[in-house]
Amino acid sequence: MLDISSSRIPLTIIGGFLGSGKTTLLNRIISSADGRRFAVIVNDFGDINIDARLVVSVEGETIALSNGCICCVIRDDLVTEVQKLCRLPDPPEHIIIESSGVSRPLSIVDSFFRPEIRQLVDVQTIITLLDADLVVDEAATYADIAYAQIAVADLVVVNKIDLVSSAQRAAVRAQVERIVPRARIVETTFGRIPLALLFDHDVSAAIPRLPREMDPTHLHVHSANDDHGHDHSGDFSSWGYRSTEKSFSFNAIQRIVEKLPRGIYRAKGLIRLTLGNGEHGIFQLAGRRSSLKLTPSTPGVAVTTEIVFIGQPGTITDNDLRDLIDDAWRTANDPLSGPHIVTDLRAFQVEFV
Ligand SMILES: Nc1nc2c(ncn2[C@@H]2O[C@H](COP(=O)(O)OP(=O)(O)OP(=O)(O)O)[C@@H](O)[C@H]2O)c(=O)[nH]1
Repeated sequence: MLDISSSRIPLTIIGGFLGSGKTTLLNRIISSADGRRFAVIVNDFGDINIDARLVVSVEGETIALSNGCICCVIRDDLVTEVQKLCRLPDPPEHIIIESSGVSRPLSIVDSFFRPEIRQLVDVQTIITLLDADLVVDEAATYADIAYAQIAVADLVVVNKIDLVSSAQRAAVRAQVERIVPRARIVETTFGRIPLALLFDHDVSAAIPRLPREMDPTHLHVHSANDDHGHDHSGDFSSWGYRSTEKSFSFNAIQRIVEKLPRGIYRAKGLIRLTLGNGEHGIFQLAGRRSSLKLTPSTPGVAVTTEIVFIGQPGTITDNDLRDLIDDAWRTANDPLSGPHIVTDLRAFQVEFV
């Protein structure tokens, strides 16, 4: 009998709520690849795929799937891309999927049980990132998805522990253990986890857990009760902002952050700056925090400002968001609007309160 398990390409899914640190972990994995050839699929919920530009270059393929979530609206695209990768003359040794922050990993796994794909890939690990500073609030509108992401994890990475007290750290751990008692839990910052936990089966096997086939959570994958037909249009909305002409000051960016409504959970993008030294900014907002990382631009190539916002549906209209940003740009770039003091150009941080 043909042993399909040995010929299938191992696949890892990195999931976790908006801004929990998925791209940070993915970059760490790729940077420590040690010659291993990865193919990376990154999915952004909005119509601008920012993640593809934030992922460090990989020896192999990087595929960006945007304008929908791979667990529902663009599931077929995911399967097609993975099939193509598997059929390359020199296929990757490992496929890593970074799902969007609003994805349900179970539905992604389910895609790989389809007959046309199940002989090609082996879903080995589902990693769920958790922002320790953004404890899952049962009353929050996103709690349902955040729980679903934790519940299916083989490995829960409690990230951003630098931001919390030891008491909160213990509380988060206890909460995760309640939701998914069988999973491995690693607490860390900036996705620094032993990569052996992901790729070394001896190490993984040494940590007691139920075999996948016996695990009710995973059996559920095969059942009819899944998220087919579900999409996130009722749970989350995304908005995009693009400008090819405007350059933004730090002051303008700070004003945008201060004026954003609370229903915006996540924002990220590239911002053209008024700095004049050729650097642009990678802007990140996750929950209460935001930051701008200065990055050298390619000489002679003008940076387009592109920002994606994700939040509760109805939080703002496209026009109001554009007005909010343009107003902040206009007033904060006006030299008469007051001094703008930047103390640390390398680590611009503003609190979202
Ligand atoms: N303080 C702190 N910040 C972190 C840590 N890990 C990641 N970040 C920051 O959190 C922000 C979001 O990180 P990403 O890796 O982009 O998060 P993500 O889960 O890929 O985001 P989405 O794809 O939008 O859901 C970035 O500004 C990171 O630099 C950490 O351990 N501590």
